[in-house]
Formats: sequence, C-alpha cells, structure tokens
Amino acid sequence: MDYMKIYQQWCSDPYFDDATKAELKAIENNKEEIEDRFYRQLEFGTGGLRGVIGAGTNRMNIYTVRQATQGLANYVLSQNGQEKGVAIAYDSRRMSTEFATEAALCLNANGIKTYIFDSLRPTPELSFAVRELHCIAGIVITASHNPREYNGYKVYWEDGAQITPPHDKNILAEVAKVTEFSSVKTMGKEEAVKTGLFHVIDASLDDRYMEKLKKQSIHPEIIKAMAKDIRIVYTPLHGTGNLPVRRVLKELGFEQVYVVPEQEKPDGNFPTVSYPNPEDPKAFELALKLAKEKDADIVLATDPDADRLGVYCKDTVNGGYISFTGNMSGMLIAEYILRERTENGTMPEKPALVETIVTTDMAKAIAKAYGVHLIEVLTGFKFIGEQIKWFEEQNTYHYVFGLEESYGCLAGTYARDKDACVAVMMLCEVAAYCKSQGKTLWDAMLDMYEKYGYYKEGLATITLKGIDGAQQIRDMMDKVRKEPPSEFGRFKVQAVRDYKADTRTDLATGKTESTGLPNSNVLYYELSDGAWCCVRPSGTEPKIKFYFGVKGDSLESSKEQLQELEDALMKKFK
Ligand SMILES: O=P(O)(O)OC[C@H]1O[C@H](O)[C@H](O)[C@@H](O)[C@@H]1O
Repeated sequence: MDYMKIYQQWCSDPYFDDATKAELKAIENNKEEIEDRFYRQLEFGTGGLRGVIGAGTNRMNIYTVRQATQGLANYVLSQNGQEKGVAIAYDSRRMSTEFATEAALCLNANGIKTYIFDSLRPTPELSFAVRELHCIAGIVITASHNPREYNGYKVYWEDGAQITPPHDKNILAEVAKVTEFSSVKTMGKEEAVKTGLFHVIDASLDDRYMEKLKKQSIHPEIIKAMAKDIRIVYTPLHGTGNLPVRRVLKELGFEQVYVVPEQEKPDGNFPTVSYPNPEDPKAFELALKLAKEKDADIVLATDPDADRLGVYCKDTVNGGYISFTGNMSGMLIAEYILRERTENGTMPEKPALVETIVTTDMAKAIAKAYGVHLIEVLTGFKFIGEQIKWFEEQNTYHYVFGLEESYGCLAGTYARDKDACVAVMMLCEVAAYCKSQGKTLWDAMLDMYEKYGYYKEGLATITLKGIDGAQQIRDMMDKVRKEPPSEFGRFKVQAVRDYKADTRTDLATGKTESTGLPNSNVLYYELSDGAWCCVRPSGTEPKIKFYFGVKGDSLESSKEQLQELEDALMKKFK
C-alpha cells in the first residue's frame, strides 16, 4: 500500500487514538514528513526496534510496540513459554513506561505471564532478572545512548543475552508476519492483574542484583582502606544508573562519591546533553567541571540504560583530565582481574577472556600473559553473552571477563549483557588499588603499555541516512570487495577476512581458510607491524563504521601511526 493511503488510514481508523490522529493531522501538508513516517514499517532487527518517537508505521509508538510484541508473543507461545513468562524493564526515556506497559498487556492478552519493574532499571538488571525469574524472554524499552528523539525495544532470550540465532531469526520472522493491527491483542491492566498474568517485580530483586555485583569485588579491604582518599565524580546522564551505581559504591564503602546534580534525576528530555553517550566528550562537560571543583581522581559517566561506561582520570602531571577509550578502561579492568585472581589463587580452571573482533589486540597480550584462553566473537555484546551459555552447556571454559570497544564490559556471569554498574564498581576498585600504590589509572595504563606494547585504536564513521544512504553503504562494501586494497598508507595488507564469505585469505600464500565465525557483513584487514582495520555497516544506526588499531613502541609513535592509518583508510572510502 502506498504511504499516503496508510497515512489516511491512521488518520481515520477508530483503532488509533485521538492524540495520534491530531499529531498526524498537523503534518497533512508536509509530504516529506508523511513519507518518512509511513514509507515502511519500523524495522525489527536483531537488536529489536529503534526509532524516533511519534505517530506512524516508521516510528516508535504504542501501535508499533504492540505489533512487535505480538510477533514476540507468537514465538513465545510456539516455544510453550507462556508460564515462564517475560521480564520487562524500561529506562528514563520519553514514553518508556507507556511502551513497557503496552508490551506487558499485549503479552498478557496472549496468555503470557509478565514481570515488570515498578520504575526504571538498568538494562543489565533486566538480563539478570530474566535468569533469576526463570523467564523465557525479556524486553527492555530503551534507545540506549541515542539522542532524546529516540526510543527502542531490546529483546532477550532465556539465557539472559540479547537474542542470537536461531531465536533472533525466528522472532524476526514472527514479527514480520504481523501486518494487520487487527491481529494484535491487548487487554486492560486491571483485567491483566486479575487474571494473574501481570506481575510487578518486587524490590528484593534489586538486593539480589546488588549482591551479585559486590561478589565481583576482589579486594574489598583495599577499598575500605582507600575509601576516604579516592574521590569519584559520577554522572548517570539523566538515566537509570543513579540509584544502583550509588548504592553499590556506598555498600562497598566508597565515601567520596559526587554525583553531577544537574544530571542526577532521570529525564527523557536529557536537558543538559544532546547525545547521552559516554563515547562523546561533550557528555562529560558538567562532570569534568565538578571534577575540578572536587579534585576528583576519576570521572565516570554511564549511558541512559547503564550498560556503557565512559571514564576520565586526573593527570597528576598537569592537573587536567585524560579520557579513556572503552578499550583502555576494559583493559585496566581485565589486567586487574587476571592479575589479582592469578595471585590470590581464585582463577578458575580453564579461564577465558572474551572480546569482539574490533576490540583491542592488547586483550590478546594480557590473556597470554596470564595463561587465559582468549575468544573473539563478532561485534555485539550478545555474542559475548552467548559464549558464557556455551561454556556452561559444553563445560569448556570458565568466563572471567568480557569486553568490547564500544564502552561495554561484564565481570561475572550473573548477567549476560554489558553492565556499567559492575564496570563502575570494578574501575573504582582498580583506581583505589592504584592509589594505594601512589598511582593513577593513567599511570597504570602507562605500565600496561610498557608491559604489552603501545596498542592504540580508533573509530571513524560516515552517516548515510535513508534508502539512498543504505544503498551507498552497500555500494561501498561491494566496491571494496571487488577491488581489494593491498595497502593502507605504509601498512601492507597481509590477510583479508571477509566474514560474509567466511574466508580468511593470506595474501602472501594465497591460502584461504574459514574465519571460524558466523556470516556477517564485515571486512577485516590484518596489516603489517601489528596493525589492523575493519569495516562494517552499523546494525543500529544509518552509519558505516571503520575500526582501526596499531601497535607502536611509544605513545608518540602509536599516535602518529594511528593517524596515518586513519587517513589512508578514510581516503580509500571517501
Ligand atoms: O555498531 P552497531 O551495530 O551500531 O552497534 C552498536 C553497539 O551496539 C551494542 O552496544 C553492541 O553491544 C556493540 O557491540 C555495538 O558496537
């Protein structure tokens, strides 16, 4: 059906509420806006839904949320999961509470039990809740770190990780089948409660989650000893992190925790920050200001659903603050866990460290130093979570830590998604440990560079929106496949991995082998001098992403090499 007809249907069909109709009526003369809102159904990808909040088939609203949930409900029923039920959490975004309730009522109308939090919670706590309540699936209403216009819908399966094969494909297929709103079920909340299908999760789950977090601490005695000395500035960026992060730090004994007052309260309008992403230095403006006032040792920010952590640390040499990438903060925690657990004899048998293919190569060096098995997976924390499930099912390895470059990591197996609450806690412990030795986190980082090599990584993106943008991204990937580069500046290509074709080709010998990972539209170049680069279309945003890394022998040389690699890479693609 053409988009104008669908628009008119939404304007007149009694199924849609008056507010929706009024919102649509207001754009009746704006053809472009109508087209954008109705030219397609908001795509339900492997990460679930993510889109701008508003009326229309290509928007996040109660109708598109119900429609996706009906697809999920059909799959849950096909798996006989109605008794196990579905756990639901939501963050501080606009309409998050409404969408979470709609999702629950749709599931209830399909005879499926639901367990919903009474107020906002971090995404990793939902991952924990799915396992703890023995649910078959989970939903989080969040658009993670996207700008304020967005909301989203992430789906989890019973192991607590975001959906991976075969469930992801199966759920996608079920959602795609729900094309008529008339086939979407819903019911009133009172009735749902009466039937015993709608449950609110009680507060004891928070306590159990806290206990799991605290269990990850390796040296509580060092925290106690340093509690008065280490000064921490923290911002939840108007999201879900405020309560759990403060609570875990307090219960561990940290005494000097300063929360950015302007960003403490949950607010879906994100009034003080346009892009609530700890990867963006602008998100740290207020936190750094407070850090200077308090002379903080470390400055931490979590994204709205508290699965990502960004870090700055005081530079004792010049008094300024140094930014840490996700790779760097992940490495600091990884080194600490592996070193301290090896030393105090709590390292499990057959330990494993898990990272994604676009994460720093320093992880490999650390794993090797402590005799820990390193596993690489495709981009996406769900693949790290999936490894934990396989370790348990096949009794192969014991998970000690997992990390990815995009500011996410997880210590422990109580959750199966990245957890910024545990990341904050571990990083504060590392900082306390360093301070007890007269060092900062930056000193610790320099020690690691000296020990393992000066690994440095970067990320560049090109945003290409709409149907044309998607085509341009496909064309870029096709072109570079057809005309494979033999070098990027001074770096020679030694091997090419095409994860879509499942080939790794050694350019010197011409030998081709399997990548060992599932198919994915990703190209990875192994380069001379320990460098590498990788290209993949984003799965969550209209972007093509370029990841790259080098290994230098000093801070200066790695910085310079990284710049050269980035320039050469971007020149090839622009
Ligand atoms: O790169 P995208 O497909 O847009 O995904 C963005 C990010 O989403 C999640 O946070 C995943 O865990 C990350 O691995 C990924 O980098």
